[in-house]
Amino acid sequence: MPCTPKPVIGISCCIQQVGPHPFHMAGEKYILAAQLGAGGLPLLIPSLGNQLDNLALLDSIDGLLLTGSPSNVEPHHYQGPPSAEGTHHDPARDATTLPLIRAAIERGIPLLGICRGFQEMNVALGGSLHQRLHETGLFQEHREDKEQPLDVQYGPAHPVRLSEDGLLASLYSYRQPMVNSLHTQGVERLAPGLRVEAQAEDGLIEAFSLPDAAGWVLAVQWHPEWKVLDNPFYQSIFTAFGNACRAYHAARAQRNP
Ligand SMILES: N[C@@H](CCC(=O)NCCCC(=O)O)C(=O)O
Repeated sequence: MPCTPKPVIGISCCIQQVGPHPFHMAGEKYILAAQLGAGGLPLLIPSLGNQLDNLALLDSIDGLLLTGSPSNVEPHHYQGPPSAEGTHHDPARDATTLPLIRAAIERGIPLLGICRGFQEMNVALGGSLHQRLHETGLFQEHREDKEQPLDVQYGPAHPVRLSEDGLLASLYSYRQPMVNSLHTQGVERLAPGLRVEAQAEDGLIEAFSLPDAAGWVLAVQWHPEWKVLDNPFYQSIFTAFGNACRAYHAARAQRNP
């Protein structure tokens, strides 16, 4: 029986210091979700900034998964005020993902952004971020309680309302699914061309798509990678992403037999 070729899913990495050495890392939950939830072949993308050959990389992948991270996008990328002292940044990741997002969209490569990945997609396309949602007085608490066990931190935190006739609504029949919530930052100004796909009860944008893109594009503020196989809503997102990656892979194979 011929085996079905798996689409290659590029996964963004963060730089983290382990002892004296910088390591390029992606959380296992993202790697497993790309493999098991989307049915792809995970490929970690190092955060090499302009030293990364974007063209060669994009020739080799069928989808791009932008991971969450404790670090924040540096505010100069969206003309925001300087971050509070002690804010964790990852300039090498910014220098890698921001151009990669624009280039992947231009090529029609399927894109799924999660949490930091959602935020960096908005910034890459010209939007801006609230740096500390809890200090705006506009929103409910969106941060996790770090004292709790992981299953509680990643457990259902609040509902989101899916936009009528949107991409997310086409994937899942229930209009107000519960999601987890583990973030301090959030969308302030939505980038031009992005369509709101879901909002929290306080009005915060929780998901967006890019309807005029050549490829499948979706980003979510929550973490659908968490125990993806156990949650039908989260699984529906990774199934749709995987299907888009498979379709891109088939078209790429036809172009370069
Ligand atoms: N730093 C941003 C984004 C939050 C985020 O992506 N958290 C995930 C951390 C764990 C992981 O790597 O999955 C913010 O706080 O808004």
